Amino acid sequence: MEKSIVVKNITKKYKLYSNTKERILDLITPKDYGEDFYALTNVSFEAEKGDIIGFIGINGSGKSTLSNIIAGIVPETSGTVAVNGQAALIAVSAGLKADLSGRDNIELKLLMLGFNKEQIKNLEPSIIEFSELGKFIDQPVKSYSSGMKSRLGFAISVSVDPDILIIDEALSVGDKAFAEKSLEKMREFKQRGKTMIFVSHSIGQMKTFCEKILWLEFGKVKDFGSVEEVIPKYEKFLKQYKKMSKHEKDKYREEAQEKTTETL
Ligand SMILES: Nc1ncnc2c1ncn2[C@@H]1O[C@H](COP(=O)(O)OP(=O)(O)OP(=O)(O)O)[C@@H](O)[C@H]1O
Repeated sequence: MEKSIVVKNITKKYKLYSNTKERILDLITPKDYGEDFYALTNVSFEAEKGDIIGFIGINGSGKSTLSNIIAGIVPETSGTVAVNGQAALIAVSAGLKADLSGRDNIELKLLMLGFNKEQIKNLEPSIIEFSELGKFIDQPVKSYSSGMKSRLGFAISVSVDPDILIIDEALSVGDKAFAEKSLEKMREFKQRGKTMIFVSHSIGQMKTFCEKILWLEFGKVKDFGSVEEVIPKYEKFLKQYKKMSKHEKDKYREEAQEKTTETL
């Protein structure tokens, strides 16, 4: 089987500063300021061409960070990511310029991807039609609702026909009809053997759409396997987690983070 994504020991460290002064001092002086925060620790997984993988995990577990790293939008701190082909990320407002109109955003994105003027002219009407933005297409993106931004992002990304499609929560905003239309498009991609990564809090969508699941917890891989194998374990965990008090949840997180620090 041909590999399409190989993620090896990815770690993403963010610096958390308590104020702007600390941030500036960290930049301009040799001394270390701020607190290290690991959004991802030693994450590894592989996707075969044509795999449809769902990323699951409670809030803040690192799903978006990993999606952004695979899409080449955010750099990893250490580790390696090999992507076979062109990856496109669809997330609410991902890569959209707020001051530009929807139409200018389409043109800019396509230009950046190497399309020529003629190709852009041919693609533009179908993107606008898919986005259902109507006359809003000439309004600045900053005036769009999150659903509208998501529709525009989705319409652009699917029309450029990427090899790897990463959809981060983009279907959870906006209306049901558009989500259904988008799922239809994704089914078409699935039939054409494209690799897809799907980030969603909807277990129902995961079950109907994905084949494999990567379960992240506080930046680490908790499990990776088939939907049938991983989803029941996650559902069981969620049931217990939801019953925890705030104090218990904080303790659970702290213990997990302590373990992470020990492994670094
Ligand atoms: N630019 C940043 N600077 C500092 N911390 C960050 C940054 N981006 C993300 N984080 C932190 O990294 C952790 C992982 O965030 P991420 O958005 O990847 O999680 P997620 O699983 O997608 O969460 P959600 O389900 O809430 O969307 C979070 O604790 C978040 O606060």
